[in-house]
Amino acid sequence: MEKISKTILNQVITPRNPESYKGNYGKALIIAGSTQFGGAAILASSAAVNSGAGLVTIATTPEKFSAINSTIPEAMTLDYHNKKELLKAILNNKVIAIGPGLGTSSVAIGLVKAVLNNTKTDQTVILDASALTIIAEEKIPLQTTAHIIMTPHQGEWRRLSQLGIPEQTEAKNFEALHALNPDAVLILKKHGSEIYYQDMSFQITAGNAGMATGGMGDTLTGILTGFVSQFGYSLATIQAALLIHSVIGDKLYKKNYVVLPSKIIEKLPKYMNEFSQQTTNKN
Ligand SMILES: NC(=O)C1=CN([C@@H]2O[C@H](COP(=O)(O)OP(=O)(O)OC[C@H]3O[C@@H](n4cnc5c(N)ncnc54)[C@H](O)[C@@H]3O)[C@@H](O)[C@H]2O)[C@@H](O)CC1
Ligand SMILES: Nc1ncnc2c1ncn2[C@@H]1O[C@H](COP(=O)(O)OP(=O)(O)O)[C@@H](O)[C@H]1O
Ligand SMILES: [Mg+2]
Repeated sequence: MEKISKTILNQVITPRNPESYKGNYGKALIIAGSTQFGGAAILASSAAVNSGAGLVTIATTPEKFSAINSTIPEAMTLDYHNKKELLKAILNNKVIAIGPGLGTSSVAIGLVKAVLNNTKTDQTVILDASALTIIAEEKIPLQTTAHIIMTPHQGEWRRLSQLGIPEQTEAKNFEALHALNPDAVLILKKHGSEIYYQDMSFQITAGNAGMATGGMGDTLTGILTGFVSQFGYSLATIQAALLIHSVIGDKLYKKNYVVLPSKIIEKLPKYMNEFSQQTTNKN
């Protein structure tokens, strides 16, 4: 398994074209949140906004609109119970992330099916948290032709792969991933998170126990959304998104016993600027 080098950050995060506008940085739809889990939707969408997605729409339950609008005024809101509007948004966004705080209600199951049934080749679907639990429990096939990125923690991967945590070896993870969808990317979240794609596997050597805080994975989903929206779907983009989350986490951990997801989100623009400048200096 190859270790992901920090140089990937300088390669992926490049200075912005002065003549660009929000349309150049991708439209993203995040389907997240429920009565019980509003915070997950807020963290995922503010991570997407702060990591540079051009335009972010958050589809959630209307009772969370005012909290979302007051915390992340940059994001637009959509009621995910409105099937017609939701379908329009699924068709019109380049990146669709689904799952953080969604819960496993019948509405949530319908949302996961709507995404998998209506996305196409030029789109990316990021499946996290409750979306993965639903896919495992309802045995929903990953049939979309869109790029798929799954981000389970070891417990979610156990549900999806039927592999107990001690059985989650490199060889068995490949086998289980290919049985689910041979072209999907798996990000297996743990201490030293791993990426599996086709016959390749990678690991980050960043991240710390201060990051063991609720909402940390929801934040990673938002960063992946922001990165794929603006830098495009590629293995390098995915590696950079996974790495920057933990690299910022490590910088904060030097002076903080606990690393809050919202603090990582706050630092994204500053560190992305630093990594983009390092590219300029090298050239
Ligand atoms: N502020 C919020 O609104 C939050 C909402 N959340 C949402 O809560 C819902 C349930 O997600 P959870 O992940 O809490 O619960 P899950 O039930 O999906 O997963 C937890 C289970 O996985 C096991 N597990 C094994 N290895 C693990 C690992 N490395 N990391 C985490 N768990 C591991 C645990 O022991 C436990 O049995 C999701 O929709 C999630 O997005 C969480 O993200 C926490 C924050
Ligand atoms: N001890 C640890 N070392 C490194 N990274 C960790 C550690 N604990 C948690 N993380 C990271 O925090 C994130 C937790 O994701 P997840 O369990 O989905 O959180 P949540 O669902 O609460 O948002 C993952 O990216 C994981 O790698
Ligand atoms: Mg999670």
